Amino acid sequence: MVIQTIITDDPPKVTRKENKPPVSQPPLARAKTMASMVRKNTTQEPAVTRAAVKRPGGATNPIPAKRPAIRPLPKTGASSAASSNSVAGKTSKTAAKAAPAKSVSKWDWKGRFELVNTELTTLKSKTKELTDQRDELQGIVDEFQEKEDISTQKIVDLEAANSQLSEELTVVKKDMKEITDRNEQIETELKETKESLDKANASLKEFRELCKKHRKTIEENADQIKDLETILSSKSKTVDELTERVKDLQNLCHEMDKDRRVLHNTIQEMKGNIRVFCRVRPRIAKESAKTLCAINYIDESTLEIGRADGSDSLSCSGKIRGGKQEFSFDKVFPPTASQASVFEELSMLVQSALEGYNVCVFAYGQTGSGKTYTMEGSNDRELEGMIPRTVRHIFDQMKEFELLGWEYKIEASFLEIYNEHIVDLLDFNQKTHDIRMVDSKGQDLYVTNLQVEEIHSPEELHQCLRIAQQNRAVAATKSNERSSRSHSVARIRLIGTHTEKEEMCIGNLNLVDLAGSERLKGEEAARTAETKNINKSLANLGNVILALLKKQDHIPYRNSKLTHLLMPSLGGNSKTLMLLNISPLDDCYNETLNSLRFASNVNNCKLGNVKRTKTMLQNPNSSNNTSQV
Ligand SMILES: Nc1ncnc2c1ncn2[C@@H]1O[C@H](COP(=O)(O)OP(=O)(O)OP(=O)(O)O)[C@@H](O)[C@H]1O
Repeated sequence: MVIQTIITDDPPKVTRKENKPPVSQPPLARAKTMASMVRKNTTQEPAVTRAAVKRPGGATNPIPAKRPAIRPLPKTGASSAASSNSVAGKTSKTAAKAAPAKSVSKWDWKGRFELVNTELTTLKSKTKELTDQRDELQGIVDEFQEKEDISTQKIVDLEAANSQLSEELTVVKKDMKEITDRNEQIETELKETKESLDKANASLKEFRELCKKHRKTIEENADQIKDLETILSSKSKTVDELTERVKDLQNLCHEMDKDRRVLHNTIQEMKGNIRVFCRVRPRIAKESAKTLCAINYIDESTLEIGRADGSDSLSCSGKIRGGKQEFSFDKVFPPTASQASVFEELSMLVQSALEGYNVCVFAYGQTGSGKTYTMEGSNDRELEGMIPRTVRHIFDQMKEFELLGWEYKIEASFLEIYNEHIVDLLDFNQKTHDIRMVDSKGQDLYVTNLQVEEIHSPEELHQCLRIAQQNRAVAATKSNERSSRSHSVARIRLIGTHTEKEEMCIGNLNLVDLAGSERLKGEEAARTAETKNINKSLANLGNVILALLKKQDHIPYRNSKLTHLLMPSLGGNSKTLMLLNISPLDDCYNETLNSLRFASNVNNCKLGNVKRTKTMLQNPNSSNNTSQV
């Protein structure tokens, strides 16, 4: 503690005393001065040490002004304390020694020497004492220095730690911010969730109420169901009874349908298996200037015809009545007759085809007499010809037959016989076509390479008809007037199946628009193979019909392509309708008369009973199943 006081107390005084000359001072004063010198030495060294403490890295840390230069000395050990005490003790001894010094006279050199010597001894011991003290202090200073170094290192470490902690703090702050943000977000979500939950709870409440209501309704319905089940069981009993009854009625219907077919056929047979209708076309606009024949329509089936001027009175087979010839047919249609009225008569035969009979309808007559008009007509629904009406009728009838358990498949093909060659009107790729028998036993025939279309609607068949008409028109441009020089045949095959009764009926319907029947004159006729073929085929058609009429053993079907092709539809298992078309023009009178005579002959041909094809349903494609009934 004494040392500290020495060092820190008033150092500037010590400095001032140093500057004064020591000689003039009294001994006491000098002793004081020596003490001050000791203090000076003691204070100077630490002052330098403390002035600046070099930090590691060269930085100088100034010591704060308020901080004491040297802190109170820790009592490091007994030695240092002892030494301190000893310094203090010695100092006080020296002072004690100095106090009893006697004043020496100037002349007492010995006394003065002793005195100086004593002072010197004292000073020496004091110097030694101070040196020891300095060494001690140096040790303390070194110790402090070491401690300061350690502290400095600690400060550096702490600063590094501080910097690291600052960084960590930044990270922590960042994390904290994120957490805060997330927390806010979660809080928002939580709020939303709470709202949703509230809504859900409200909905749940409503739903529960609804459930309650529904449960009540279900209970009510369950009661109703029970009642209904009771009713149902009684009704199902009734249904079973009715089903049985329906079955019986269906059987009855089937039997009645059979009877009806037989009766229908009987009526057709009574009307004649070969029938001839005569249709007189009206004078068309471009013929307005031309003279008409004199035609009287006696009744529904008889007409008489003569030249306009009454000059012709010859008769071949018809009766002569005032210069006119009379012809009778199954039906005569005057120029005013509509397409519908003609079809009304024809529809009976279409019905027969649906019931499994073969039917053949010929439109016969000279060129321009109205054959194509009758068979095809025009696009106007009112003016539709026999072919489109037949198709419509078939589809109408099919629906009724379906009620009786019949299902129908319809196949159609369109061909033309020109110059004794068959041309496919649905496929104009100039393939060769032959007529072949389906098998060696039956009479059924087919044409090779002929395109056969399955028809599912009237529209599909109309489409086929349009294609056939177009192809015929293309051929007509290649060969002048070809349409009137070829036979056009529309073939419709109707395949009916009754699955339950295992029955099948197949009917073929041939609708033929024949080539013009007019006879070409002289050399022209002899020259062209075309004319020869037409004449041949038409004549052969007449021969076949006559042979049938006379019930000849041999019927010359194969003498022409037309009769060969129509063989199954001419004769035993068929119904034939000859639709004679005549022109009302006086210019055409001779040809009209020829046609009337030809048709009149056909009308007289009575075929034997027609037999229907009825098949047991084993294999629809095999004709071996066919039996005559
Ligand atoms: N019943 C009728 N009512 C109105 N016009 C008719 C009737 N019959 C025929 N015609 C008209 O007479 C003309 C000749 O008829 P269509 O072409 O049918 O004769 P076609 O005998 O078929 O002749 P082609 O042998 O040359 O084919 C046509 O313009 C047709 O419209």
